[in-house]
Amino acid sequence: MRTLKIEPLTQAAFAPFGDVIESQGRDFFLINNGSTRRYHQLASVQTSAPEDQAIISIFVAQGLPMPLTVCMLERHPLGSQAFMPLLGHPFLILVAPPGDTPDPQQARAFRSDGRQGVNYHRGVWHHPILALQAQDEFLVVDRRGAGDNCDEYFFDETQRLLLDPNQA
Ligand SMILES: NC(=O)N[C@@H](O)C(=O)O
Ligand code: NI
Repeated sequence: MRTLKIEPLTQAAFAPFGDVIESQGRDFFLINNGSTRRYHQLASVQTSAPEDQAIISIFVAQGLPMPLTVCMLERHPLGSQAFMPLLGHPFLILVAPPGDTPDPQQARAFRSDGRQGVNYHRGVWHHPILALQAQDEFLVVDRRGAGDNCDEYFFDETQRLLLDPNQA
């Protein structure tokens, strides 16, 4: 079983999968009479139909036992999905490029420093939220609308991956 190398989350490395939502090192302009920096449009919400809505939710996520044997990935073909940590804790991101099924050989893992969020683009395969705390909270911005917007794919035993946050 392949152990995923956990990479630092950077805009460039994550670009094939979506956007990194962060202020560190990013452009901004001043608003509110100079008292506020606006880090403008770090990501956009992708939807599919005119009547679709972008909605905002909070996920209170339980951390899964680690190391984790990764048995499945999911995707949202009709819209993007963004996660922003609310409590400043690092969390893990596991993604694979869009395609009819996820290619486990192309799966990649990243670690957010707790001040970074991600916006999965439409159709990008990803693991459900991977908190590293016993419980953690995330602001989630994604698409609400008609149709089935969550495809799950379960790996066979030969395709499964190992995710170990304590990897050397
Ligand atoms: N199902 C759901 O809303 N959450 C997942 O999409 C996820 O990525 O955590
Ligand atoms: Ni999802």
